[in-house]
Order: sequence, then C-alpha cells, then structure tokens
Amino acid sequence: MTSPSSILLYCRRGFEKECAAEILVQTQAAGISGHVRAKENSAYVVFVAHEPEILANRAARLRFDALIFARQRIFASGPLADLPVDDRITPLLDTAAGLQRRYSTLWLETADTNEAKELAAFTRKFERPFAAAAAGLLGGGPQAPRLHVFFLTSTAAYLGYTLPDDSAPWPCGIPRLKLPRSAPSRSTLKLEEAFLVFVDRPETMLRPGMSAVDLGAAPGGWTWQLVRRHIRTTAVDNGNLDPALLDSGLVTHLRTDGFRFRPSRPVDWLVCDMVEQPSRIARLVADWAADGAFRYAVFNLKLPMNRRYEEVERCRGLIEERLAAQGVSHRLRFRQLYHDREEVTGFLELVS
Ligand SMILES: C[S@@+](CC[C@H](N)C(=O)[O-])C[C@H]1O[C@@H](n2cnc3c(N)ncnc32)[C@H](O)[C@@H]1O
Repeated sequence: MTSPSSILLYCRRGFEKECAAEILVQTQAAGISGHVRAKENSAYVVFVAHEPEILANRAARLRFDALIFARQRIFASGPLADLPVDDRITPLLDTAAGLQRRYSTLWLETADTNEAKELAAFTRKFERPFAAAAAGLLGGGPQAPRLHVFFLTSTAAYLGYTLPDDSAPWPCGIPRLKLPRSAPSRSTLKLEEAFLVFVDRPETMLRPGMSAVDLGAAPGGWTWQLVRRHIRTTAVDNGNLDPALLDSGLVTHLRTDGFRFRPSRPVDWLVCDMVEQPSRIARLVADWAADGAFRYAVFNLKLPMNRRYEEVERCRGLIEERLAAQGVSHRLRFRQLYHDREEVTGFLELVS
C-alpha cells in the first residue's frame, strides 16, 4: 500500500489562510513536518508531508473535529495532472487501489467556487463510468473509507480518502439544508447546521420539554429551531419576533439587554447570535458556564477582517482559562459552518 502524501482541506472561499494556519499548528503538534500550498480564493488548502510514512503513522492524532475552518479533510495523493482525456479512469483507479483495499462509497468533488462549479457537468458525466470501473474497489461496508476525487480541472485531480467516523458526512463537506418556509430568517440554517455538527446524542441533548435562552433572537430563526423541537425558549432582543413564534405558547419575549439578562434557574440550552465583539461574547458564555447556568451552548462569533484564526483561539483561551480556574469539566469546539459567513460557531457542553 502507498501512504498518502498530503492532507487536502476544503474551506470557505477567502479562508485559505486560516485553514492553512490551523493545519500547520495541528500537524506540528503531532510531529508531522510539511508545508502548505494555499492559493487565495481557491477554497482549498493542501498540506504536503515531507515524510508520507510519518503522516500515515500519526494520522489518527489529527482529529477532524479539532479543525475550525476545514469543511472536509482528505488524506490524499496527487495532484494527478495531465490525465489522458481518452482514459482518465486507469490512473485514478491505480492510485485508489494503492491507497486503500476497499472503499464504502465514491464522491467526485470540486472546490466551492463559481469557477470550479463549472466542472459540475463534467463530474456528473464522469461519475457513472468511473463508478462502474471502480466497482471492485467499492462495496467495502459503511465503516470503510470513502473514496474522494477532487477535480481541479477536467484533467487534473487529487485522489484520497476520508474515514467515516473522522470527517464530514456530506459531499464537499456541505450539508444541503432547505430553508423551511415558516422560518423567520435564513439564520435558522446556522443553528440547524450547528445541531447537525455538534450534537452527537440528539435524543438526549434536544428533548421536548427542555428549556433555552436565545440571546439576540430577533426575528426568530434560532428560536424557531428550538420551538420546532418543543423546547421552551426565552427570546431576548429589543427587536420584534415573528408573531407565529409567540403564538406557539413556548416562547417568552424579553426586550432587554442580552449582556445583562440571566435566567432565574439554569437552562438546558443557551444560544447566542448577538452581533458583538467576539471576546465579549466569549466572556459572556464563560460567565454563564462558570455559574453552571446551562448544559449546552451554541454561540456565534462574528470575526474581524484580520487575524481571524488568532481571534477564535483568543476566545477559546478566554473560555478555557475561566473554566479551568473554576474546575468546570467541559467540551469546547469551534467550526466555521457552511452557513456561516465572516463568522464561526462555538459549542460548549458542560460535563457533569
Ligand atoms: C444576527 S441577528 C440575530 C438573528 C437571529 N439569530 C435569527 O435567527 O433570526 C442579531 C440580533 O442581535 C440583537 N442584539 C444585538 N445586541 C444585543 C444585545 N446587547 N442584547 C440583545 N440583543 C442584541 C440585534 O437586535 C439583532 O436582532
């Protein structure tokens, strides 16, 4: 078998620098030396390992969940350039057979840019003959690695694999969510995606009858997601809420300052989408957590234009430091969701 030479990461267009910085930090911590190729606005980044065997041996130390800006992370070979137009299949199959014995499924992908999307017609046409030729390699069962071919052009591609329990479960790392007709804002998709990404035990973590506070709730897209799950919600915002939410009987609207409000009793969920300095939001969440005022929190950090990775790490540090001082066990993660723009979403779970 051949070791993958690279780590291919998909990210939001314009966030290549952040994605590159974090994979360098993560690989360095794991003792994997290499360099990064990141072209501005390409929506992907490649970490090239100087010694592929070391990458293969230490890959398990690189948890996908720990990355913030990567939508997907693939252990890859390539790029395979100059694929012959009359037979792209043979070199791709040879490379796939060298990396893993069997795969569960095949995903043909491109970067999330308008230019790359023009390749979609090509990949759609190529998929069927390629899948037929790869049949012997596919069918490895749901836990087997997924085979990814990431086309840069119709004759150049990276080829690699993801492990189902340590990667994003969607092609291109993008969950295709439909905006529900009755939701009061597009923002609703951010919380829906956050639940998909962070909530690993929905039956216990999102139960009907639970309680929540939504800070910066108007017009109500996040509250809508909570109400949909029959969670009693205190929605805090000076702005107006969609009247249909109030009619649900599950929502109390308070026109007050989200930085001053505190519930009289701990709630199950704190969600927060106020437009404010990230460190101010991080301190607020840390304050609530230090008092045990929630079990789970989802909060959005609007990022400044510069030093975005550093800013998220600073916010992480603020929360970690505070909770360490209080001796509060917890799980803290950040992810730039597909529905996030110049922002990332945090998730904090207090562990009893
Ligand atoms: C991005 S919007 C929230 C959208 C909402 N999550 C949704 O899905 O419809 C930000 C909201 O935060 C509110 N906000 C900003 N600062 C606030 C504060 N200090 N207290 C309460 N609400 C605040 C604004 O009034 C605004 O409605």
